[in-house]
Amino acid sequence: MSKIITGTPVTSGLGKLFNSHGLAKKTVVLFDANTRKLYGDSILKTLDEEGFQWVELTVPAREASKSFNSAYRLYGNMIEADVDRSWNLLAVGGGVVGDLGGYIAASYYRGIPVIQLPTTLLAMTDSSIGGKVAINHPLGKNLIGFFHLPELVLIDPSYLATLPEREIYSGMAEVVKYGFISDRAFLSFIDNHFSDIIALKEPFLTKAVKTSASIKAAVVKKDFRETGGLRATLNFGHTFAHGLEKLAEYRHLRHGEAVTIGMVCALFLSNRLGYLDNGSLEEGLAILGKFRFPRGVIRRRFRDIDNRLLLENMLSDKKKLDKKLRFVLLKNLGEAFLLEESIDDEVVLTAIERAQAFYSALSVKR
Ligand SMILES: NC(=O)c1ccc[n+]([C@@H]2O[C@H](COP(=O)([O-])OP(=O)(O)OC[C@H]3O[C@@H](n4cnc5c(N)ncnc54)[C@H](O)[C@@H]3O)[C@@H](O)[C@H]2O)c1
Ligand SMILES: O=C(O)C(=O)C[C@@H](O)[C@H](O)[C@H](O)COP(=O)(O)O
Ligand SMILES: [Zn+2]
Repeated sequence: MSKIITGTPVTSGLGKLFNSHGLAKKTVVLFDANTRKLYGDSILKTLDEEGFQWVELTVPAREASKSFNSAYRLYGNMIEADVDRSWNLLAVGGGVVGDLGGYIAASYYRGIPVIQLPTTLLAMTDSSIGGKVAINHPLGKNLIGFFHLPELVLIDPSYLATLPEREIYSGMAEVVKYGFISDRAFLSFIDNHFSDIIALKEPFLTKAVKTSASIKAAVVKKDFRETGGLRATLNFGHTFAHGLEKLAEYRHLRHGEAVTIGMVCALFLSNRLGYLDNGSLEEGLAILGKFRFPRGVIRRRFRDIDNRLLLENMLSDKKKLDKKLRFVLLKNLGEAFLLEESIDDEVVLTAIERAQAFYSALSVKR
């Protein structure tokens, strides 16, 4: 498994960290336009001071950068800069930079080490850990990729100070996910301190980040390649979410927003199939009802969508077998499982409808 280091600051002393993990001080630093602007100069200065040889690369700050075109351009830049197998790649950013950087590192020269330096809440708690790296295909999310574990994950929550509130909520979706799938007590902690975590208050923020990262690492350690059904539980809400992201052309909905909506659908589905009792459903919905979205997003990107169209767009999910979707469900708050049998389309459509009605009722209340 990768070594995960959490603290403030983790970026000074990079040279020592690289040395102690057997990594050469020759690194391709990948940013997106925002992380380059906010943190590029200070990170590159540190690399200079610590005697690194580096090449810097930047991609636009958007989901569309997780594409074959971006990767192709970056391969060219690396070949031109004579990056060889003695180099590694340091990904500085959110899940987009982490997934793209990991994808490039896994494929360039048949593989060079990757170091993740996550700068969003989502990346610190989820995407930087566990080695799923991918680009999107117009026909589906994350369809082309590898399992390529990072050598190091450097989590420094102080980077979150500049993160817009929309992105904090987006990351919070994956944090809540860990409570739903594996830790009832953590779910109560999140529920009790929801606004503290959103406001990045300590010690709540660090507890949320550390607990999330350790749940993810523990799951990945037991089922790295998602073969045993356990890692699939990290996909709770994601079958719906990836369909919604595709329908939103990977532009109008943040990943975590889609996951929030997807978890609402998955709670209704778990309840409809008799796995989750009504009290737990209500409790789960109350937590998910706390998430804020920019005005109009829920209506345009979920409530107004024909549920059959959403179901069609969910069919590129990688958990499907023999063209049949498989869903991650809850049998309790804090306990998820992958249902091996397929579910009748009408049942899934009803769960989506109930989720749409839930959001309509919520908008009336607000
Ligand atoms: N590999 C995995 O296991 C995994 C897990 C979850 C999500 N993902 C993927 O992660 C991606 C979403 O990641 P994300 O939510 O981090 O989005 P993102 O990478 O697009 O970052 C969100 C926005 O925040 C900006 N940003 C980043 N750090 C900042 C900072 N410190 N201050 C200010 N702005 C900052 C970015 O430039 C961007 O505009 C999706 O593609 C999703 O599929 C992968
Ligand atoms: O690490 C995992 O496994 C996850 O499922 C984490 C998810 O939060 C993440 O969005 C992941 O990229 C989805 O994986 P995919 O295999 O459905 O593309
Ligand atoms: Zn996710």
